[in-house]
Amino acid sequence: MDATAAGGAEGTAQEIRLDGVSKTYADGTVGVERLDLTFAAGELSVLVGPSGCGKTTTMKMINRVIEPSTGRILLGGEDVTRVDADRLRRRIGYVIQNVGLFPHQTVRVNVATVPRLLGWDRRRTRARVDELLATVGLDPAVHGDRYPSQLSGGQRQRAGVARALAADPAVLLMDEPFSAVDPVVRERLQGEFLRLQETVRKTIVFVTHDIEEAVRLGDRIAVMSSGGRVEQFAPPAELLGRPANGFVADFVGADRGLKRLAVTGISVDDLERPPVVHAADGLADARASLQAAGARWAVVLDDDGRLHGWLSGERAAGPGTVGSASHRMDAWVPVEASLKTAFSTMLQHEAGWVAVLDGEVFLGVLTPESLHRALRRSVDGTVPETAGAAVPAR
Ligand SMILES: Nc1ncnc2c1ncn2[C@@H]1O[C@H](COP(=O)(O)OP(=O)(O)OP(=O)(O)O)[C@@H](O)[C@H]1O
Repeated sequence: MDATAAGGAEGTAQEIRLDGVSKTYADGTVGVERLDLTFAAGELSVLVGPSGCGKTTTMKMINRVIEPSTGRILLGGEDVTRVDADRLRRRIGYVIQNVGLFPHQTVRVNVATVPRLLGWDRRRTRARVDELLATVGLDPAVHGDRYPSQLSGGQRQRAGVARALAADPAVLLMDEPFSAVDPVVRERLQGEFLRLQETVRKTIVFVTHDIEEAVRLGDRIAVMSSGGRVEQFAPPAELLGRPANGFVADFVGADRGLKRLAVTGISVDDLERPPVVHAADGLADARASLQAAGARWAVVLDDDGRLHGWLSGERAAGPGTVGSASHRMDAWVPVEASLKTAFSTMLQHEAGWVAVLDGEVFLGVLTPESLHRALRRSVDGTVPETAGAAVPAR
């Protein structure tokens, strides 16, 4: 999905507030009981939890596909519990598993569903539909006139997202939207979707069974237990670093430390600063720097501060310049990367450290020790999360 082409994001995101909301089904089953939950405007909130805990009930009460038994739901401060349900649904995009595209309508007609209901004229609708298809990575000329059965699973899912966004809704509800496609396609769709959300910034409530998906996509995650009880509602790094109780700890998994690597950003305070020498320096000067620092290697920069490579103590012996004796340095990451990216870069290059760059400027290095320190500090809340949900490195 091409986020840069998204455009048309006039529908200001709105906060969703559930205020003492309960649902008791006709047979007496309590789906959700006295739920108080606020989904912040422009954030992607994920509902996770074991089967039957009330995730879908919670989500479907927001667009009143399921009517709450008690309580209020406020959309941008307006109580929508008693407004006309059909009109409410036109303000809310909805993406479900297996998409729910109308099989006997073309992709274009499907995507145009809500604009048509809202009475948009033909030209405006057509322009919006083509723009959105391009945004989600479908070529209007190729895919626009196809029927859903003539698309791949991933393409159908993209068409579903385009349809949900068509009338520029303030809110988007997504019920396991990527679970029907294979893991490789799912991961790609998730990445594309994150980039799209960077641009459109909708208030999204997203239901999934999959904690990995929740951690990857969510600005905040609500872990629910039976009866729609919210055990913890927190950003991924906090949920993984400080599970509120045993239920949450079990649900996020014993490998939560590893998962945390993916949602913890690099903090400049955690970087180590080995001696720095310049490519044009003489090796005698470099030897002196290494000796003064008691170090076995140094980072080599160009005159303009860009990373050139590194110099080992052994190669520093003899005459000549640093540039002629230095090693190439491929193990580097941008400062926006996650600790997971830093760690996997280190492993990929079989390096003992990775350089961290801000644009092209060298900031310092991460070693296994400093990485561990950074992860420990993130539990204390002193290390920032990666900036925004859509950092590609996640
Ligand atoms: N129409 C219904 N009538 C009676 N009980 C229902 C109905 N729909 C859902 N329930 C019950 O309400 C509870 C919550 O269901 P819900 O579908 O919200 O769970 P969920 O967390 O979305 O589950 P899953 O992950 O399996 O989709 C469950 O116990 C379910 O059996």
